[in-house]
Amino acid sequence: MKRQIIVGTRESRLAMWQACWVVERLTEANPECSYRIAGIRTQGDNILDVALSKIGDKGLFTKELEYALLRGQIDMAVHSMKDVPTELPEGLSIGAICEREYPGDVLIARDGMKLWELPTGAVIGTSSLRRCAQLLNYRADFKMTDLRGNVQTRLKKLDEAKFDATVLAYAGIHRLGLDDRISQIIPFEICLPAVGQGSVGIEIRDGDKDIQALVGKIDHLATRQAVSAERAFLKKLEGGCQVPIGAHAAVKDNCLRLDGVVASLDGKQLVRSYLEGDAAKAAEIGAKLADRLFCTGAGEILREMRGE
Ligand SMILES: NCc1[nH]cc(CCC(=O)O)c1CC(=O)O
Repeated sequence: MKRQIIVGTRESRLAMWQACWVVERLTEANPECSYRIAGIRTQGDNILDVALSKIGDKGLFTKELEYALLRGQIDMAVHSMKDVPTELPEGLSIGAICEREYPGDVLIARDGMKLWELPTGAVIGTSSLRRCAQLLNYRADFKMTDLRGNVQTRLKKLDEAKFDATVLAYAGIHRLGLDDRISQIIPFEICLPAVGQGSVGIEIRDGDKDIQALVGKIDHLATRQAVSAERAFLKKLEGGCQVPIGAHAAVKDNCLRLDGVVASLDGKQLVRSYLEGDAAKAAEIGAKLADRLFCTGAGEILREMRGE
């Protein structure tokens, strides 16, 4: 009898796609086991009417999966790394990060318009503070409006002409086979992605050697280094408040380049820089870039947001 491994995930179509994708890779790498996907509803899936940024709770999309993992109901949890808080609960860790999809954001606009073609005062639907701030920095005339729900819901609202455009992660659109909806790949110069965007991680119980061995085989070093730099950057900057922060790291020939941004909500203040270094020191590069931004204006933005 093959050992059956239970893989936990959220129930959204995108989460299910990602879990199936992980199971395909696990099956190829470890054919001696069989795998079953268990869908678990998370708090974040139930809250559809309030902007997530207003709730401000971390781990909305991960907590229920983590409880199931700690109780032994599942053997691993598959997450979009961008939904995983920088601090994990005691007893859990990220066992593997799979090779990343293109991490950037895309514009989905009516009539296929590009950012520069959108009319003055165009209404953009997004609930992401990060997208909001960077787009307003690019075009102060944009009117930003809240838009929540899974990818399909957001596209439906765009089709109902509730606004002119929305911004989503390329990875999610691509995985759901919706590439034909993309109006423009938004350049990193205009909008840096969320930390971890486009990458899928597998959370496991600390010290679970069997499961660590299984998932270790589908880990992707360059992606893990890039995401580790981005997460170290975020961890150093966040002080328990919701701030527009973006980051993107890429590794080439063991050299890592990390770009990071911190902005005010209205996009009027925006501090951005980058650092390069040895990919083996990913976390150090992340913390160092955070320090640099902090000293060159991000500190003020953060203090203002905390109302100090
Ligand atoms: N916050 C929801 C979420 N979490 C992960 C993705 C996309 C997939 C990914 O980044 O890996 C999305 C949707 C979006 O922001 O467009």
